[in-house]
Amino acid sequence: MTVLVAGGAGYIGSHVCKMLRERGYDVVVIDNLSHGYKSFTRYGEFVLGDISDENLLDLVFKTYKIDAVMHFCAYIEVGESVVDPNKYYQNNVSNTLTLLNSMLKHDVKYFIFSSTAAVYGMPQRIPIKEDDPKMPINPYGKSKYMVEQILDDFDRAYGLKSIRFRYFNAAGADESLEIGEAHEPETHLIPLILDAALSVRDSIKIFGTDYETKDGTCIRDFVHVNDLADAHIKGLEYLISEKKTDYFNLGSGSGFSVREVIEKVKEVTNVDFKVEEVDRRPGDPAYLIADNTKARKILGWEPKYDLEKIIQTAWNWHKVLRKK
Ligand SMILES: NC(=O)c1ccc[n+]([C@@H]2O[C@H](COP(=O)([O-])OP(=O)(O)OC[C@H]3O[C@@H](n4cnc5c(N)ncnc54)[C@H](O)[C@@H]3O)[C@@H](O)[C@H]2O)c1
Ligand SMILES: O=c1ccn([C@@H]2O[C@H](COP(=O)(O)OP(=O)(O)O[C@H]3O[C@H](CO)[C@H](O)[C@H](O)[C@H]3O)[C@@H](O)[C@H]2O)c(=O)[nH]1
Repeated sequence: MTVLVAGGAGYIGSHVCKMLRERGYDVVVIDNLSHGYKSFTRYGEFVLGDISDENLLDLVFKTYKIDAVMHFCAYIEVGESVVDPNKYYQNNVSNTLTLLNSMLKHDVKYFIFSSTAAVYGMPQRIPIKEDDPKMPINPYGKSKYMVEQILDDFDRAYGLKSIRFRYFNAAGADESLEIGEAHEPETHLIPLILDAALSVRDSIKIFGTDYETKDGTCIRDFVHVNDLADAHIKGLEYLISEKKTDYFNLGSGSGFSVREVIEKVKEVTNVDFKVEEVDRRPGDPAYLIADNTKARKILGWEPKYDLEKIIQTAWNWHKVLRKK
């Protein structure tokens, strides 16, 4: 079975490619390397190019016998999406449509989509269940929810079967140290704390200490990237056996405050560093915690990494990354 991984040179996509190979799937990656790395594409065939390029997609679907597509391509910075929404709707929605159309043209009917907890916006209850209201509050989250809705229509009209996974806070790295989180620019909490531990940054700034949470800082649900990868393979098996469109939260089900994460990094790395308290970042919900019962029950998914292991694997990788 051959899987086309769009965006497979990026953080999450590369971990999925590695696990697909380990479990016996053939992998073809398409990535324009706008935010990915050639060195992350070692787990299959690599096609350099953009998913907006219909001719290239035609060639890929003709050259390789693709059975399913996993789609990780997107712009992912919430703040930038507010300033330049066109960039986000173009890449995350319009280019996704081009990819979906190419699939239909070549009769490929299984699709796995990277969605996000950002589709829920400011959640009304915690933990968040899949059927809770979807009210994204920025163009990034809206672009992902638009694709989710398109996928329902494409199932009804064309029989395209899809799974959308709503990731909570992806973190950690593969233990091989071949791949890991290397966003440029980096906006995510754990790699930024690790930069402070390595003195790449002077400090870590806590965005807001006056939330209605136990220590005043935001609570997030961190999920290891290899647990996400495992869910993708379970999702693919489910799509093929059940032929059913569905959607799942992917989070650990546990929440940790920003302060707790900083303390855990200090403990794991055995390094002390400066912590600054600054104003809230606009648009951050106080709590984001997944109810992951559905993925556990239906897919038999069982996240294996706790926060300490997530930070340990991220730290091992981050030391390699910053030495380069
Ligand atoms: N990182 C997270 O915490 C997180 C959380 C929720 C959802 N997601 C979603 O997961 C997916 C992967 O995220 P990531 O952190 O691995 O991001 P990433 O930027 O590391 O990976 C995205 C990859 O897609 C490629 N790409 C982007 N647009 C492309 C295009 N038009 N044509 C070809 N290649 C293109 C980039 O070069 C990059 O390699 C994204 O869709 C993101 O929205 C990520
Ligand atoms: O330097 C920093 C960076 C972050 N934070 C805080 O740490 C928490 C986590 O922030 P991240 O930017 O790491 O992650 P988010 O929860 O904002 O968002 C991430 O997860 C979401 C889903 O939960 C979306 O998918 C989004 O794309 C992805 O960036 C937030 O409370 C944020 O305010 C800080 O205090 N200091």
